[in-house]
Amino acid sequence: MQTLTPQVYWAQRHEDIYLRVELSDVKDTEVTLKDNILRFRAQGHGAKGENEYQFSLEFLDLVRDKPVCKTTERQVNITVKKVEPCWWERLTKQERKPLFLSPDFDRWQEESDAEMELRAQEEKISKLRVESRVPRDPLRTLKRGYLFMYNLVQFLGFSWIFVNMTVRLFILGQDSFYDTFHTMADMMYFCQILAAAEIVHASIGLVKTVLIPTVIQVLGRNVILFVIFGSLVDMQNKAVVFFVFYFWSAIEIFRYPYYMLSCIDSEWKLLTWLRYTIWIPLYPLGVLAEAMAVIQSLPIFTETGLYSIDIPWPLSFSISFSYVLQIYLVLMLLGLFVNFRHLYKQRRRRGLRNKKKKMN
Ligand SMILES: CCCCCCCCCCCCC[C@@H](O)CC(=O)SCCNC(=O)CCNC(=O)[C@H](O)C(C)(C)COP(=O)(O)OP(=O)(O)OC[C@H]1O[C@@H](n2cnc3c(N)ncnc32)[C@H](O)[C@@H]1OP(=O)(O)O
Repeated sequence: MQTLTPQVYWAQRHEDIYLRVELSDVKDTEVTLKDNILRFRAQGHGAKGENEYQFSLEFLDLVRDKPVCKTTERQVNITVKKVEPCWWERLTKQERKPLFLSPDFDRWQEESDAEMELRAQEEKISKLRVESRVPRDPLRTLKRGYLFMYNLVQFLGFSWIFVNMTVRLFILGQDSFYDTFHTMADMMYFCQILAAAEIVHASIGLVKTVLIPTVIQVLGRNVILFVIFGSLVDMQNKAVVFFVFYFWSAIEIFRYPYYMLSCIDSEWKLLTWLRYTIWIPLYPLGVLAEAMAVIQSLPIFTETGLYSIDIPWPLSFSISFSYVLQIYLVLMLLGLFVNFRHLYKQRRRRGLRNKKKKMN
């Protein structure tokens, strides 16, 4: 029987090295770590069939002498602790990567990703420490109960809108676009008026959120709902209402249940991912639909003179509200930028950054 080298995959964190030896049905495993050199020998089934396989690796930096070795039917996993928690630029002392060694993409992380994970863990630990030291807010249960109910009501409201619009779309097709306002406006008024409470929540510190993005979100939507759709009957039967309402409700049916779970210290990973991912297409689409609504309303405001501003004598002229709305269109772009950045940061805070796979 010849002695061969198995395929070995590796990945690292700041404190550990993970090695995965691609051998199945392993017997007589011997793993030793001495003078910073790991030696592996085992009988098993690898790329060249049933054989004895072995390899050795001299690590780039100091590691602890006691590797943890776990054998499964399909592979051998070895975890080695680094002496100094830091990021290594490569695994081995020799600069040339041994041929049998490859990155383990199932566990692979770039340094910045690992740092983020580490920071999230540290944040969690320090939060737990602070929570155990700081006396509990006596109103905590009441506040959480209120927030839970608030989120539940919003969730039910937006779900009603979303489900109704979807069912109507399937039954009536494009015809459902044109009476969206008449069928959904009451519920949308209710949800959006109630959403003003989110500005209050942010201002009094009831939720850990930043005030500006919340104000932009709530006021931005209410301008569209009340000023553009609510006060212009001619806008109410336009297809654009469908798209605005659909994009708004599509995000909220994930956002509010996410908040509900956070009120009871619970998390559902898929829901967290949806809450912090689905805005990426929905936000620009929502703003685009809102901008279309504003643009379509411009000639109506010019024609009707509604909300036009009269400048008194001696100037004696009036400014059409459509000019104000043109400035508002620019503000919308700014608002989009501010909120997009904010949501991107929130997404990163939860470790949901897109992972780039890069070879070492
Ligand atoms: C006339 C003046 C006009 C001025 C405005 C002019 C500009 C107009 C610009 C218009 C742009 C708006 C366009 C928009 O309307 C279009 C759309 O909505 S399209 C559909 C897609 N939309 C979205 O995806 C946005 C959805 N909205 C949001 O995400 C939020 O409203 C936002 C404020 C943008 C961000 O939320 P937040 O800062 O709160 O972030 P988090 O969700 O991560 O929450 C932070 C922590 O707070 C806890 N939290 C927050 N709210 C609650 C709650 N209700 N109950 C319980 N807990 C809550 C949350 O759990 C987080 O805590 P932790 O970090 O511990 O998890």
